[in-house]
Amino acid sequence: MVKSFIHASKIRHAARKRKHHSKYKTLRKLIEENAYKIESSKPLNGKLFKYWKNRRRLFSKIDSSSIYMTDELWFSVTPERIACFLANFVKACIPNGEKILDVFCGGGGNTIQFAKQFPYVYGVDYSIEHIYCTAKNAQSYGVDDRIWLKQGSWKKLVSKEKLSKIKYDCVFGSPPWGGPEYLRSDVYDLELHLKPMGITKMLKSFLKLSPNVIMFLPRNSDLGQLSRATRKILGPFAKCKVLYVKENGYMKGIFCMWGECFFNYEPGTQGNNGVELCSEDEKQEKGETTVATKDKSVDIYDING
Ligand SMILES: C[S@@+](CC[C@H](N)C(=O)[O-])C[C@H]1O[C@@H](n2cnc3c(N)ncnc32)[C@H](O)[C@@H]1O
Repeated sequence: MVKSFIHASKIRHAARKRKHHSKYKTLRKLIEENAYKIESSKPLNGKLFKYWKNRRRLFSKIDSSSIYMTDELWFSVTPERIACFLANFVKACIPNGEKILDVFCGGGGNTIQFAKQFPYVYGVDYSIEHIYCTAKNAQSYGVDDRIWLKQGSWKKLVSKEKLSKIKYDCVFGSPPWGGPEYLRSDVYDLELHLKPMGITKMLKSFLKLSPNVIMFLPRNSDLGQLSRATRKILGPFAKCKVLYVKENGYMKGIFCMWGECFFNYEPGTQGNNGVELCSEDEKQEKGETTVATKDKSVDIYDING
């Protein structure tokens, strides 16, 4: 498709072909060792145990197919039902869309679900181990023929305009929140703690590639910062839609959406796949951290409402 991406079904071939490049050497080694393959029935120790207990929520095929995860991925993969909900949502909003870019593809949680809905899905991650995991997991889900992957740092790729040859219908990113410590303070500072850059720069970089942008951010994100970033880049009347997403009664994070196509979604057309979305009022009732905002550029949306 595009030369600089590796087709997920051909990682073995890519690793063999580019023999002398160090990252491909690593990739070849990972493939040879069948590294990071999870034995679903074998409990993980220490702090990963609680993630292992919920492993079927991350990948429903974890018992029946080969799933690959690094330690970091245990706490950063988007749970399958949430990723599936989002992919359905995007499909409902952009029914004729074809190309999705998943900026921090990790273990493929989102990439795989997008590939079930869209024919061309591009994944970027600076970890070659994670690129490998995404490719292997996509093979297990039978969607590797729709996925193209690229290893590299987002900052570099976007500044060198390495990705701009493709016209993406939507750019999605679940950036690193800085580990499970993101809940230590009541309000998550999106300029200071989001990696690899603050929300304003991140949004700007995503919008370079598509007018339709989605980010998966911490549930305690500072909505004021979100609003200011939106206005700074898109003007005083621009909006950002914010969806609070819960799974099994637990608030998992927020989807922040920019782009006209996301504002007129009809709830229920795709089903919500067991994922509950709730409004700011409900969030308060349930005693969750609330970020007060009177700012109209942030729109709280309740799909069940
Ligand atoms: C929260 S995880 C994404 C999880 C993914 N959505 C999934 O469901 O598997 C964040 C990912 O960003 C990658 N990452 C961190 N910094 C990066 C950077 N500067 N450029 C590209 N990728 C980066 C990490 O390697 C990690 O895989």
